[in-house]
Amino acid sequence: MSDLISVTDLRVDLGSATILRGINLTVGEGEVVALLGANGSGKSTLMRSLLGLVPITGGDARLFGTSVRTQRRQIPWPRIGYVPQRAAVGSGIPATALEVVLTGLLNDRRWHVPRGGRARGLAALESVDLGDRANSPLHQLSGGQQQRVAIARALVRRPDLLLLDEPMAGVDRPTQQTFARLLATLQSEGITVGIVLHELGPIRPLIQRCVVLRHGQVAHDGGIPAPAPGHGDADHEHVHLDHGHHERADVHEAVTPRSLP
Ligand SMILES: Nc1ncnc2c1ncn2[C@@H]1O[C@H](COP(=O)(O)OP(=O)(O)OP(=O)(O)O)[C@@H](O)[C@H]1O
Repeated sequence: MSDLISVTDLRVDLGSATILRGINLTVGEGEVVALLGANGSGKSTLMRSLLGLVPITGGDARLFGTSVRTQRRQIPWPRIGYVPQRAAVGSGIPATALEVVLTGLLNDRRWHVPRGGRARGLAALESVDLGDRANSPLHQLSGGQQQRVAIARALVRRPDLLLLDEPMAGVDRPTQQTFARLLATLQSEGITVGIVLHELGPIRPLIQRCVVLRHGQVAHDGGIPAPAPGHGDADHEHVHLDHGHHERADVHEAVTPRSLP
């Protein structure tokens, strides 16, 4: 199994703040990895640095064996699908769901949808249960539906590596179930997936590996971390001050649903 992602002593500074430091991580072909951690722990920044969207200050990240830092133009971007955090989807776009999906087939060298692209776009929308909304203007879709359009836009590339930043944030349980079925399909097809999450929810059975960030560093890399004893109590106060239990607290925050159904 070759490494599709390889991160070595990664450091990212934004403004005067060090956001990530000492990150070492490899993700092999076909792995599905959940990236968890408290708000502000650096999950999105890590994903964005892998994609060259925020500058790397120290160390390196390699995608498909190619350095994001020094060989950015050589990275096979068409093999990578990315779904940004929901806020970045943009509901003001004057385009239909299908048109938005088809932009996933364009890049700085290809400005036209390739032959067969439309069928691929429709298939991608079908895979997120939105085949019947292909011609709907994006702004007429709900937030959760727009999120699925963003996923279809990444899938239309038929990526080998799919990076998703909180794809289940703010979506209802049926939509989460749709996403879980999709993830199971991608997993069976051997696609490598990195997924930022706050809660595992219905995809829990599909996840074998979790990476938990805490204050910009890897606090855990392994199986699903167990919640700390007592954390399931209804009256438990989910605020943890600096009393030596940071790691467990953050791990708990990462894996426990904020609102149970
Ligand atoms: N462009 C920026 N300039 C300065 N600081 C930034 C910038 N982007 C993010 N940060 C800071 O980096 C830290 C990590 O942010 P990031 O969005 O990566 O966290 P996260 O773990 O994804 O959080 P959340 O779960 O809330 O999405 C935060 O303290 C944030 O304020």
